[in-house]
Amino acid sequence: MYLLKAEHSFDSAHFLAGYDGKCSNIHGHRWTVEVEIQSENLVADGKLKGMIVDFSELKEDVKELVNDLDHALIIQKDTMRKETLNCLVEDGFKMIEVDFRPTAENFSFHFFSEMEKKGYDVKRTRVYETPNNSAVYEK
Ligand SMILES: Nc1nc2c(c(=O)[nH]1)N=C([C@H](O)[C@H](O)COP(=O)(O)OP(=O)(O)OP(=O)(O)O)CN2
Ligand SMILES: [Zn+2]
Repeated sequence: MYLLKAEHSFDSAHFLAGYDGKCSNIHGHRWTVEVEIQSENLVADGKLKGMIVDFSELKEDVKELVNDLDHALIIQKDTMRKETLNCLVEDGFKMIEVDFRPTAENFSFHFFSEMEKKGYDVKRTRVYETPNNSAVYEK
């Protein structure tokens, strides 16, 4: 089995609603996202000969997903008062509502399924919340 890996990072803020501790407050991370795809075979002919896919294509697809979440406040739906959310939006802040608690584990599943939607055979995704802490989703 051949494996190919691409990584990209994004800087954003979040909080964990219902968390007992400092992470219930708004704080930021530089999240690093690693995506590994797999294939039994390589392209046989042409300009992609000997590759699963061009690194640049894989990198661009990871970057596109990651950039959607960059420099934003990422919140789980319904964990902030509508009035507060509206004020932040009206004041021009980039707010992203997700339907999951924004943990490293849930982000790893999010990127896994989004890359599958793009047609990749994904082996695993890993999301670093800090250089020492990461979560993996794999099948
Ligand atoms: N299993 C998980 N546990 C925690 C997650 C998570 O995504 N999955 N997330 C958090 C918070 O987001 C928090 O920001 C991380 O906190 P912490 O480990 O304390 O990170 P710090 O770098 O701030 O640690 P210090 O040792 O205080 O520097 C919490 N848990
Ligand atoms: Zn955090």
